[in-house]
Amino acid sequence: MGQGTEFGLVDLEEVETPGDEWEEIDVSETEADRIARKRDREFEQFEERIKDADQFKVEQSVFDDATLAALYKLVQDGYVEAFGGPLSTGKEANVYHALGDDRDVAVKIYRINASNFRQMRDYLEGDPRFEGLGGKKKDVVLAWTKKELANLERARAAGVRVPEPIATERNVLVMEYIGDDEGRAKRLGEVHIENPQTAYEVMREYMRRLYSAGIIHGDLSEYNVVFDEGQLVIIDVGQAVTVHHPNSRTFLERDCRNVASFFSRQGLETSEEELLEFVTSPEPDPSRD
Ligand SMILES: Nc1ncnc2c1ncn2[C@@H]1O[C@H](COP(=O)(O)OP(=O)(O)OP(=O)(O)O)[C@@H](O)[C@H]1O
Repeated sequence: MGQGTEFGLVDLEEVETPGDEWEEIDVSETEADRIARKRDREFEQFEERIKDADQFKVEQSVFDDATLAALYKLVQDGYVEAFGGPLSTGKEANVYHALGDDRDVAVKIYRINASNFRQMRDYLEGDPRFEGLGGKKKDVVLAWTKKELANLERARAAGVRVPEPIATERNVLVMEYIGDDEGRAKRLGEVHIENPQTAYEVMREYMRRLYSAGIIHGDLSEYNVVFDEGQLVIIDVGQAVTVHHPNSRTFLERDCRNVASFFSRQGLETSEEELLEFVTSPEPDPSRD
């Protein structure tokens, strides 16, 4: 378990135990009423504990009642057992370290009131998985959360190392925690790379696999790639678009520009054009010689 953040501040098991006061419930209530009241009461206790917990005070606005209900559901379903501290507080989401069923997890909570939801809406355009999505803020953010899970699944199926997606509930995504006892894994831009040539080759192969699987990251740079046990892991695939997106080519070119520029600064001879050529050329078929 990571020691960078502490667990146990919100001991979620405690909220599940109804107190003696449950005996006092009006006997004229039906069993269904009684169960519903018990559930409401447990949820209220959960809400109070979450609101009081230090690690959630950083950004109260994330936790509207519906978000708390989503967190509660994830707890009830066994995906989260205890929350640790924030790993990141960003523009559109906060990411928390948490304890899952049998391992550490990262819990990404998107803001329903994301200030850039129009931009989010634009990124969903042309995506056949989200056809017919209206312009309502809430619907856009919920679709976005599902999109991140779907993109993680697709990337994994294509052989790209990304955090394993575990569950989504409304605007909350639970995924594999990438890090160790020292804390979250370091970004590419935060470490000294011993062998930039190998890192570049892995990176461009990941980009080609994503492209072959019909997705383009759209925000790829040294900030969204981390090092975990000697492996590169691509994160933040929420904004990744399918090749059907009207601006997919522009996004791909920008990704190639960012990645090529980073590795050029590491001393490699590469360029946006060369990387683009590699990423968009089909993988050689090993069965054909
Ligand atoms: N699965 C994970 N395991 C460990 N840390 C993670 C994980 N996902 C995200 N993080 C941490 O949280 C940070 C923000 O995550 P991410 O980029 O997905 O969110 P974001 O809100 O889009 O961020 P930004 O606004 O900075 O782009 C990452 O840079 C990383 O440090």
